[in-house]
Amino acid sequence: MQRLDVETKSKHYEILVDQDFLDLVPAIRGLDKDFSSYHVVSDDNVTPLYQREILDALAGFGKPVHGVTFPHGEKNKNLSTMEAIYQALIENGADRKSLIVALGGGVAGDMAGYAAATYMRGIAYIQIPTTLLSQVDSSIGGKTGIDFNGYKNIIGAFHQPELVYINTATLKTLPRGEFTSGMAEIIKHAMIKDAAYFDFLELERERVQALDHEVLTSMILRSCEIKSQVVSEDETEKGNRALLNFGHTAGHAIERLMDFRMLHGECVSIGMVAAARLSAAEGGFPPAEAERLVRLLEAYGLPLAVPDLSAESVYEELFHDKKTMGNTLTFALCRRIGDSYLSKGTLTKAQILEALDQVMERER
Ligand SMILES: O=C(O)C(=O)C[C@@H](O)[C@H](O)[C@H](O)COP(=O)(O)O
Repeated sequence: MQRLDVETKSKHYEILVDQDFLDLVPAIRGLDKDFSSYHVVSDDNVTPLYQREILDALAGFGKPVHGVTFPHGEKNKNLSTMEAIYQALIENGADRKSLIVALGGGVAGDMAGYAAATYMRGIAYIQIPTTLLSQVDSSIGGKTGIDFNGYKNIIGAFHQPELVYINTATLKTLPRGEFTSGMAEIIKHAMIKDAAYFDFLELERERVQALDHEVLTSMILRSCEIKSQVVSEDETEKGNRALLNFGHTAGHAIERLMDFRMLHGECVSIGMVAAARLSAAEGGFPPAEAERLVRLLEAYGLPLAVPDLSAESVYEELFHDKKTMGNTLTFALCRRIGDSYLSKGTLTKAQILEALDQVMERER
C-alpha cells in the first residue's frame, strides 16, 4: 500500500492506494473515532459491484451499517437525489457521530460529500473512489456539491474527507469510456504542473491503456500528489487552486450545453484544446506544445471538438463559471507544458470566440 498526505488548513488526512479493500477497516480504525453507524452511498452501477463487500467489511465494527443507492449519472447530481439521500440518512438513524462512505465516481463523491457537509451541520465522511477520474481528482480536496438548474456544481461546500481509500482493482470493472474520461484530468495535471509527467504519459500510453499495474499505480500516485499539493496550498480556491480548472471553464460550459450527454472528461478535453489556443493567443504558449497536447488527447481517445454547438453559445455560458467575478472571465492557462497561470480579464471577446471556434466540430 502507498500513502500520501493531504495537509489543508481545516484537516490533515491520508490518501491510501491499494490493490484491494483489505486494509479499509484498519485504516478507518486508525482514524481513532468511535463512529456510531456507517452509511455507504453509491449509485445503481456501483452498488451491485462493491456496496455489499464494503458493508460486510464495516459490519466488523459491530455498529449499524446501511447502504444508500441513487440513480447514476451527472443528470442525477441534483436536489431531488440529495433529498432522497437525506431521507435515507434520517430513516436509518444517522447521527452526528455517523460516518458517510462515498463509494463510486465523482457524482457519488460530490453528493455523499455534500450530504456529509450539511447533514446535522456537518458529519464525517470518507471517499472510496472507484473511477479513474475520482481516484486522481474529485475525491481529493473536499469540493462537494450538486448541479442546480443545469449549472455545474453551483451549490456546494468545502468539506474534507477523513480518508481517501483507492483500490486500483476497481478500474478493471470500469467502462472504457469512463477510463478515458479520467485520463483528461490526468493530462490536465501534467499540463498545469509537471512537464516530465507529460513525457511519461506520452511514453507509457500503451501500458496505461493496457491497465499495466505498475504504470497505472505510478500514474495515479503522481496525479494524487499534484492534486494534494495544490489543494494543501489553497484549500478554498482563493488563488492557485483554480489552476486545477485548466480546461474546465469551456469544459463546464460545454457539459451544460450538451445537457450532460458527454462525460465530464470529454468536455474537459475539448476545454483544454480551447485553453491551449487561448494560452497561445495571450501568453505565447508555443504552437508545438499545443500540438503535443492535441496529439496526446487524441492518442488517449479523447475528443478535440464538440458537435452541434456554436462558439457564441459557449461564450455566453462562460459567464456562469464560478471563477467569473462580475463580468471578468478567469482562465487557467499555460506558458509551457507544466507551467500554468491564471489569466484574469485580459483576453478579448474576439480572442475567446476565435479559440472556441476552433473546437466547434463544424469548423474542422
Ligand atoms: O478540485 C478542484 O479544485 C478542481 O477544480 C478539480 C476539477 O477537476 C473538478 O472537476 C472540480 O469539481 C471542478 O470544480 P468547480 O469548482 O469548477 O466546480
